[in-house]
Amino acid sequence: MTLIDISRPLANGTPTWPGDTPFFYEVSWSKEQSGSVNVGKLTMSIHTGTHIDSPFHFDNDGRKVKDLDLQLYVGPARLIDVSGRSSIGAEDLASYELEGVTRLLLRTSSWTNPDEFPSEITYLRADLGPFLQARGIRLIGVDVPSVDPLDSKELAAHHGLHAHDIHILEGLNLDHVSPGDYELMALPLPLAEADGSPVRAVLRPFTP
Ligand SMILES: Nc1ccccc1C(=O)C[C@H](N)C(=O)O
Ligand SMILES: [Zn+2]
Ligand SMILES: [Zn+2]
Repeated sequence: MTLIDISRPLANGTPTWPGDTPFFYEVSWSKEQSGSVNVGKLTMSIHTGTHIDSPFHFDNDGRKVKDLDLQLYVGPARLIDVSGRSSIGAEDLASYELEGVTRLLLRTSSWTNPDEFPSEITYLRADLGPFLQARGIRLIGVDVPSVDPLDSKELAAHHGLHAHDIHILEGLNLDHVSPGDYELMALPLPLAEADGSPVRAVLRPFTP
């Protein structure tokens, strides 16, 4: 069945965190130079585009990518629309049916111009950690660069989610996807010591 790409493109000029390493790709060794092949080289911040955070990103003693449970990044996921709010907490999700959901994707539609890094986004409140854990949710995905406000230093949502064993997927593009049930695939690269990883995130319409 057809895959729906929910990743943001990575190209020179892709917006990234102010002051962070921009995405840059070049052919560093051309076919003419090597005599056989074009060889590319890239530099980027891990938190550019669609990516997962590992706990080491915000906790020096936290798990790195090599320690993550891959199972969480593949499997049934529910996409819900929570747009039009400045932040999302437990009370905003109370009316949604989340029974049996392990992976929850939130469409906030608050990153309005994909060609620029946003100045304000819908962020998550820390009370989502216990709320989501109580419902059995293990992974949360958002369509913005962070689950916290962009200028946050405490990162209450990152810590609150992590404390309740909820994994974080950020920078999705959900504009073209309808709310509903899907199979999610968003595997991190085997970047052993890293604080996160870019992912190619796709959805497949879910047939139980
Ligand atoms: N790359 C950065 C540079 C500076 C300040 C924050 C970030 C972040 O990545 C924070 C965000 N919580 C993130 O996980 O994407
Ligand atoms: Zn991140
Ligand atoms: Zn993050």
